[in-house]
Amino acid sequence: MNIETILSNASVIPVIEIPNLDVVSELVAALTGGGLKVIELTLRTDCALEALSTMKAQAPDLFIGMGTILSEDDVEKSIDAGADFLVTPGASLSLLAALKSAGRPALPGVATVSEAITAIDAGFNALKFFPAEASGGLPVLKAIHAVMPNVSFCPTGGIDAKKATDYLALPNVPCVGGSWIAPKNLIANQDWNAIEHNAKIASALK
Ligand SMILES: O=C(O)C(=O)C[C@H](O)[C@H](O)COP(=O)(O)O
Repeated sequence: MNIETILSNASVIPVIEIPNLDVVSELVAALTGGGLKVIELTLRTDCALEALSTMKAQAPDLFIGMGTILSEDDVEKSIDAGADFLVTPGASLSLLAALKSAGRPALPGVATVSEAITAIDAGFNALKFFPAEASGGLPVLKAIHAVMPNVSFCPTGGIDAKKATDYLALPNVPCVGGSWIAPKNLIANQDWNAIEHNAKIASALK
């Protein structure tokens, strides 16, 4: 499985912060019930790695990426936990090398053309564009397409369902990421119906 195949299975990748393991089972049921095939967890809570393993056991066919990867140590821990792919918000040369040698599909984060060239040099053709809206959003991705038409981007950061449609209309955007499908407040309120509803809308986007 390569990153292009994973991205082609998802127009929207929900980026999810797991507060505790108690929510995992119903959260996965809501996301998969809404038709989503790919999700990303953030490595920002203590239980994130265990949550990933628990989710994979519950839903082996769900592609689960680990996001917020900042270091080689994060890469190793995420692979040990069973991450199907790895996502970083940005990248140093050493982090790019660690992603490459991990042998797991990866989506390094970039916010500028020079960062994109650095990631391409390291062997990556699918990149996360982060933070998408704050970095200039649609016009930036349109301009980048002109100079690197073979590179795909998953814009993430400040995107909602409405903006997602505009991004997905770009030729270099196979999918977008965002927290709006399963935001912290809906998870805290255990509002699984609302999350499943958001997931249905997200999985219907093209
Ligand atoms: O931790 C990461 O790796 C991230 O991707 C940071 C944010 O969680 C996402 O960018 C979602 O951002 P919002 O959709 O604007 O809430």
